[in-house]
Amino acid sequence: MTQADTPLICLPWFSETGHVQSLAQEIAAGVDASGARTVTMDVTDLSPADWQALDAASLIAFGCPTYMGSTPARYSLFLEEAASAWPDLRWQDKLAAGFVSAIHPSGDKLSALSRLSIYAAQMGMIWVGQTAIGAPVYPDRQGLNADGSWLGLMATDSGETLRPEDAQTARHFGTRLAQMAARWERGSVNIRAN
Ligand SMILES: Cc1cc2nc3c(=O)[nH]c(=O)nc-3n(C[C@H](O)[C@H](O)[C@H](O)COP(=O)(O)O)c2cc1C
Repeated sequence: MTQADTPLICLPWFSETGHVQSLAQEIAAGVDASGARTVTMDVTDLSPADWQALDAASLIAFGCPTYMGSTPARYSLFLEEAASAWPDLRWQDKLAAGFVSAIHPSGDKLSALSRLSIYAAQMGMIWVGQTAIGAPVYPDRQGLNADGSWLGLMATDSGETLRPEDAQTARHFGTRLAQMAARWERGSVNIRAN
């Protein structure tokens, strides 16, 4: 696979105190280990190259903290800026995924992920969920997907650093995203070839 054929995964994030930024870095590590390319980007400081990467991406994983049970205003601003791609469906048939954190175990993170998945649907994107099954279903997988979230990746903010189990789950999620992007790109090639 050449560099041009290698799926590109973009991770546009917003983070005030670093948890979501760390999550993005762990997801990117999982993606990179699986052979895809990543661009992580702070939505408060997007360059023209970042916007070009978003337009070129096979998969966009949206990441932000949960604020008052939804996406932060600053992230919503990014989503609305990116909605300039909506009228001509420029992001149609890209894959999409979401990762969020909150300070409470629930914290209404599901609401933030729902908002991101509905946004992706409006953009014509195909949502990729979480597949990691951890304990108590598999007792030897303590900490993996500890929140039991399948719409997307959830992490719980327990202080200054990312919890090790959240970092582990984020890397696993990155692997899943890389595999899905590679599979999606192969499918596209087959469709074009036929
Ligand atoms: C304005 C504001 C609203 C928040 N609302 C929620 C919330 O609804 N539920 C929750 O559990 N945590 C809430 N939090 C906590 C953040 O979601 C949490 O600390 C998150 O991990 C911060 O991510 P970051 O370190 O990437 O900035 C809120 C924080 C702020 C500043």
